[in-house]
Amino acid sequence: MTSSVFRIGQGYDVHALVAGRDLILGGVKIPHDKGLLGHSDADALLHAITDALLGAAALGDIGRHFPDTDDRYKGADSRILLRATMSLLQAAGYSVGNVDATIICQTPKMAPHIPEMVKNIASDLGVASDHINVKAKTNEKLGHLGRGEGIAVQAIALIRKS
Ligand SMILES: Nc1ccn([C@@H]2O[C@H](COP(=O)(O)O)[C@@H](O)[C@H]2O)c(=O)n1
Ligand SMILES: C[C@@]1(CO)OP(=O)(O)OP(=O)(O)OC[C@H]1O
Repeated sequence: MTSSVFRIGQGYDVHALVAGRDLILGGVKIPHDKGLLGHSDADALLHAITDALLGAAALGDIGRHFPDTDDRYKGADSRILLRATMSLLQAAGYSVGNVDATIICQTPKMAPHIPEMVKNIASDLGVASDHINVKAKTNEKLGHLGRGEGIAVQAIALIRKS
């Protein structure tokens, strides 16, 4: 009988909300008067998940693999970075068990967009949609997130090596 090794990782990201940028989370363009500021497309959800996966595999963090000083990642689609991360995990012998994430966002409402985010993430990680969960919370109008100055994401990922 072979046994599996399970490992867990967590990730966090926050980006400022500013005028003149698209709001992209989980690879979904969400209609809003502001978007997230960053070197890439600033998809905080995919960045937090990327860091959770890299953390679980003890492979460092997103900035180590995709530095924000590298012009190749200027305006980058974070789904490409997530897929590249998945390739790193696969090369190390890992597959994804499940991912859970919480978007902390005062406005706009995320709920209508979550099914498409889940579909994108599942596709990029090569798992069925029921292995991925995305949730959203306001910050009850408290602090910088509550004032709508930015959006933060927390994520956790379980990976396994058979
Ligand atoms: N940006 C958001 C924030 C929240 N939701 C949904 O609303 C529910 C209640 O949020 P509270 O912060 O008031 O607890 C939450 O469970 C989400 O379903 C959302 O869609 N988008
Ligand atoms: C994705 C990268 C690289 O373009 O840039 P940003 O979009 O600024 O995102 P962040 O989460 O601050 O850091 C990770 C960077 O490596």
